[in-house]
Amino acid sequence: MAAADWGGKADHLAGERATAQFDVDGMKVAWAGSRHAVEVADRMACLVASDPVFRKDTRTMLSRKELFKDTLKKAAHAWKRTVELHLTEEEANLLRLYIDQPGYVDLHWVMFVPAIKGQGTEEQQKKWLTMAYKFQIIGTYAQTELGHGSNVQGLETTATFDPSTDEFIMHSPTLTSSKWWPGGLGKTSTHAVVYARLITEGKDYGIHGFIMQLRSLDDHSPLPGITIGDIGGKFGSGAYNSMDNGVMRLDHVRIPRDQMLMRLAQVTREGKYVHSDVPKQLLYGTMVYVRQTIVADASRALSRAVCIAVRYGAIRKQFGSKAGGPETQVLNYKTQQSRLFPFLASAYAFRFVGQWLKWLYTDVTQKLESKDFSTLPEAHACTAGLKSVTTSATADAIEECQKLCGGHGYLNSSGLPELFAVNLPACTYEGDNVVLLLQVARFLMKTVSQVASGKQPVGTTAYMGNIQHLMQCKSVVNTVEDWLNPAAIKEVFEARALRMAVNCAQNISKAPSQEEGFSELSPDLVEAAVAHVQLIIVTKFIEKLQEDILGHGVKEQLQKLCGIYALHLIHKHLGDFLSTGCVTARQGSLANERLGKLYAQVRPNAVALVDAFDYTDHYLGSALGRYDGDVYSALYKEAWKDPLNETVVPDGYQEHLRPLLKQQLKLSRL
Ligand SMILES: CCCCCCCCCC/C=C\CCCCCCC/C=C/C(=O)SCCNC(=O)CCNC(=O)[C@H](O)C(C)(C)COP(=O)(O)OP(=O)(O)OC[C@H]1O[C@@H](n2cnc3c(N)ncnc32)[C@H](O)[C@@H]1OP(=O)(O)O
Ligand SMILES: Cc1cc2nc3c(=O)[nH]c(=O)nc-3n(C[C@H](O)[C@H](O)[C@H](O)COP(=O)(O)OP(=O)(O)OC[C@H]3O[C@@H](n4cnc5c(N)ncnc54)[C@H](O)[C@@H]3O)c2cc1C
Repeated sequence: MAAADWGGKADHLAGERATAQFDVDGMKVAWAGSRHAVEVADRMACLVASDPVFRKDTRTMLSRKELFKDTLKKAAHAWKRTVELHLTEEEANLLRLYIDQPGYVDLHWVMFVPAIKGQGTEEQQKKWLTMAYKFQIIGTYAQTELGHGSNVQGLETTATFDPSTDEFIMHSPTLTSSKWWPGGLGKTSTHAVVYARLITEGKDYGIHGFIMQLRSLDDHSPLPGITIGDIGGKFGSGAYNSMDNGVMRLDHVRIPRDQMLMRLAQVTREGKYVHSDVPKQLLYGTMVYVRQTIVADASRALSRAVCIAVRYGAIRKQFGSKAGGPETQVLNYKTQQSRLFPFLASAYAFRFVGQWLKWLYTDVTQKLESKDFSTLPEAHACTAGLKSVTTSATADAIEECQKLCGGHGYLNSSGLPELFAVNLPACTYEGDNVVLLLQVARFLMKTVSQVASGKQPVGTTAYMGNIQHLMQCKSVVNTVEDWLNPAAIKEVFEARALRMAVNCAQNISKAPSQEEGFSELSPDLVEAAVAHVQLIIVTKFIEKLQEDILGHGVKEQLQKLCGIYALHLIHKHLGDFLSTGCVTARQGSLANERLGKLYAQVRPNAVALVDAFDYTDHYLGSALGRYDGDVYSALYKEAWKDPLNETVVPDGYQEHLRPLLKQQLKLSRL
């Protein structure tokens, strides 16, 4: 794919590609999940790259208004192409992804539609989804308020049932109850699922979802009683500013009773509140769904940054050998490798754990349909934990990739500033990462106490059942090679995670109350949660390697990457491993030695390993990450597109620069 995109020009990276020791096509399949997935992704990426409407090379130079209009244009064109080409849901999602411009359509498809699917009755789904699927209405997910985001139970918007008219009265009683942040709300959405406190017969039943029409379908003006607008510019140029995150206040707006999403609970014609026999946590189901998709987004964003930094690192040269030989590719510096290759390994690790999480989510959804709610807590903990760990690591890594590319990485034309700015908020939206890790910790503390009372844990906490062994085992690693053994790696990760969780549980039990203990220990709990989540990622990578993986050398490369992922974590969190007694200082340094050898083995494959992500130059959007490696011509060309270069003498010269220079000149002659 990328080769076609490159169009036969000189390949400055050909030498790098020639050193690869594996079949890149085979790796593309392992990355994408199947041959079919590679093929569909290629087709959709090409469709986007070849369509001038989807150009994005001057996006960071547009004003907010221009950018927003450009987003509307792209979204409408994408829909037109979807209909004309009869794209399947899979194809349409990929089309949206490769357009690569956050916009109202994300909220419509990723949150509004799933919220109605998950929380609406069959009748409600039939009515609203029929319109949503045809884009006759545009929806958003209006949960967060000016005063509360993390604490969903603290939301203030009210939905008071009026039995005299069979309606709910939707109201924002305070400034802090203004809806604040929903994407697409500001200027685009015609409808929203609005979360509000349900009040009936004088009693507050807490947060529930309601479908509200916000704007006229004739002229797009807000309906009576609704004040609505955009919340203002956000971090970075271009980036998330294409999205109209909005503010909304409601002044006693009436909606029919049947617009309350009634799958989980109902209000009868008389105003009686009736709860279904499903757990009330299903109200949070849309967030579980989206958190799962965000893990896949994180691996994609990270792999884009790594692709840029690896290709550029192979082109960029600084300093020669002392003997006056050729200059060194910066990718050959060991420091560059030790900073960059863990990100390369993490991109693959997050990709595979994301594929597993998608499976887990599908499995849980099927169980929920047959009223088996037993796996819901684990699904919540896994999605919350993996969303946190992968998005935090990705944001940090993109920032580091900018530094790995030196000065040129700081230019918009490197693609990295926008990539960072678009992915940074993933650490906050769909749940602040620390708040979510505390949810994981809560789940772990429950599991530890269940284990103590003899219950056998299952799923991702099954390892905790092996408590006798894991609390006292010592790693058997004795040589550098021993760190190649997946069982040895898994054991130390399990022991570290369990010991950190048990330490927390023991310390909490010494506190005056469970709540006080949890609060006091929260920094440690967050670390215990991270250890558990990292264990999941390492385990799923190891399990991936047990599958049939086709293609010459593909499995061998993945084994190396898996080793790098696990060992760099041991190196980075050595304090945890030492303090819990899972490894000795000597074993820690053997792990580091092994890591250095793995970096050297990956080096000749690095460019091919990022080629396997199969990104077009259009999607990558980077002068530094071009497939052909023609970096300097691209940087040079991009510079001239800047509006400042539209004139040789800049605007403002006559008013500000000329008088200054003239005056200084006159003074110097005095
Ligand atoms: C123009 C062209 C366009 C092209 C575009 C291309 C773009 C590129 C492609 C991009 C692709 C995709 C884009 C993705 C789009 C993403 C957009 C994101 C937009 C953002 C949206 C949002 O942010 S929506 C708002 C999200 N808000 C939150 O997440 C709030 C976080 N807070 C909470 O979840 C809860 O309040 C919290 C869990 C923290 C606490 O809740 P509370 O009720 O107080 O609960 P507790 O008392 O702690 O717990 C009670 C029990 O409930 C359990 N529990 C909690 N949550 C859940 C859950 N979700 N599921 C199941 N169970 C849950 C908890 O564990 C407790 O259980 P226990 O047994 O009692 O212990
Ligand atoms: C780009 C973007 C898009 C968004 N899109 C939407 C959308 O479409 N719809 C929607 O409804 N919302 C949306 N949001 C809102 C988002 O979901 C919230 O911002 C998010 O849930 C975090 O909540 P908060 O802003 O209230 O953070 P706060 O909870 O105020 O966090 C502030 C700080 O307090 C800490 N903190 C909070 N609680 C605790 C605790 N219990 N223990 C320890 N530390 C704590 C956090 O770690 C953080 O450091 C969006 C946000 C962004 C940035």
